[in-house]
Amino acid sequence: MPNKKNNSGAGYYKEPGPKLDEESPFESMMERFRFAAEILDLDEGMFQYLSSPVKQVTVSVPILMDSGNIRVFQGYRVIHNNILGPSKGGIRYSPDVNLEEVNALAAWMTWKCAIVNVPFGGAKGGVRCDPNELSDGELERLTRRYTANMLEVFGPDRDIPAPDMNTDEQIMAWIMDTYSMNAHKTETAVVTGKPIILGGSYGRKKATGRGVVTVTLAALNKKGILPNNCTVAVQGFGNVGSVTAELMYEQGAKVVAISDIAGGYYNENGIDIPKALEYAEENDGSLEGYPEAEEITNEELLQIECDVLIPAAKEDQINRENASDINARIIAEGANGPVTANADGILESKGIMVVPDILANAGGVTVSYFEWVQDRQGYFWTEERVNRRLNRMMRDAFDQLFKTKEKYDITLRQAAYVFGINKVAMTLKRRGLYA
Ligand SMILES: NC(=O)C1=CN([C@@H]2O[C@H](COP(=O)(O)OP(=O)(O)OC[C@H]3O[C@@H](n4cnc5c(N)ncnc54)[C@H](OP(=O)(O)O)[C@@H]3O)[C@@H](O)[C@H]2O)C=CC1
Ligand SMILES: O=C(O)CCC(=O)C(=O)O
Repeated sequence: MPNKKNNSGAGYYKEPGPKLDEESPFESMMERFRFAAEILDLDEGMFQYLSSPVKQVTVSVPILMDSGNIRVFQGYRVIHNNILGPSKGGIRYSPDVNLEEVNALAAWMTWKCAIVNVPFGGAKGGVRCDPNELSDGELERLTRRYTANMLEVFGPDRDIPAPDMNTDEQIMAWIMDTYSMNAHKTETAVVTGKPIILGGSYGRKKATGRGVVTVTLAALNKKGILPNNCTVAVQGFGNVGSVTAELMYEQGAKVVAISDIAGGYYNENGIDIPKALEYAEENDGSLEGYPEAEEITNEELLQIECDVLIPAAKEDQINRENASDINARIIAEGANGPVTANADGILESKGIMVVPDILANAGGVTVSYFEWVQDRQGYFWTEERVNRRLNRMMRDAFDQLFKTKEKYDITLRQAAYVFGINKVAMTLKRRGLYA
């Protein structure tokens, strides 16, 4: 590898060598970035450009609590790159959110948008809070104040948020309304994942899970496994996990395990997913106490022998500590960053095909793109049209990455980074910003 890259000075470049000491989403992203940069022979300037976020914004979000006291929360928005178009990415509410995590998530959005060929750059945001501890009123005030503090960042041509962990269409509606009040006009295209009545798109709610299923079916096909003859375990039963489980069940797959933060549920004969969805609906979104299955831990769920394991909860679930215990033939990453870079080699040596997050969960941003297009045109599509176009774009992206994998004889994850980074680098060169 050319040593010139070591002279970068900004500390991003590191010779590939011993594996990472710590599990950090940003370091995991960079480890894979470095690998792709070598294959693409990126020079130092391009390496620096593509690995440095364009903008990192941290805001204090003061809220009047129901108790009458003021509490101040930390909010973040990182625009990693906007070469392909306005930046795009979700906003999460979680007690663990921090700038480093948001940096990684924003970079993943850049490569993801490039892979599915939507004209967006990558961004991500978050507010460090526990939404379960907030009343509806507090949640609304938090969302509106966070948005007010991000008015110069957001915009339909600048940066367009969407839902992520613990945020939903109501929160998107408040963001849209706050932005519109300040713009003195209704600006639906400033955010996606909105309620249909406010300019949301049919199909967006289920889009991420639907996309996970499209690429999982493609991966099963490569392995010669029929969907109605396969077993599936899904970690996480929120937006992504529950829809993925539901649609795999509809494909005839036997979903043997599901989970949420409180724990997992296993039934070797298959879980009746419509019943589990009903159960969660009646129990405020929780699976706790689900009767028709054996209780297991989330750690045990990851180790179940199955054809497809779908981690759809959060980062760092499969790492160097537990990667050798994974007993799946395919891992389809519904969540962002559920497998650390330290685990990649272990999974590869076990012959497990990993369909990486930046491909597998790209259905969400794909339909967000459709929503943005519909809002800008003021012309709305049927659900059938949305789903048909989504399936085609996900399938095309899978095939494209599979070709890249075969061309370089690398894993599907490595192919995803090579493809995504190359596309952004090529666009940058053609735009002439890199003269
Ligand atoms: N929503 C979207 O469109 C997209 C989401 N993603 C990614 O998918 C992942 C999930 O997002 P989403 O479904 O929207 O989030 P949700 O908040 O809707 O759901 C998260 C789910 O994961 C569970 N969970 C949380 N922590 C743990 C844990 N430690 N162990 C097991 N389960 C846990 C939650 O349980 P509980 O409800 O009990 O807290 C919940 O069931 C995230 O990584 C997100 O970035 C990626 C692309 C698009
Ligand atoms: O729908 C979007 O714009 C972004 C979704 C997202 O945050 C993600 O893909 O991780």
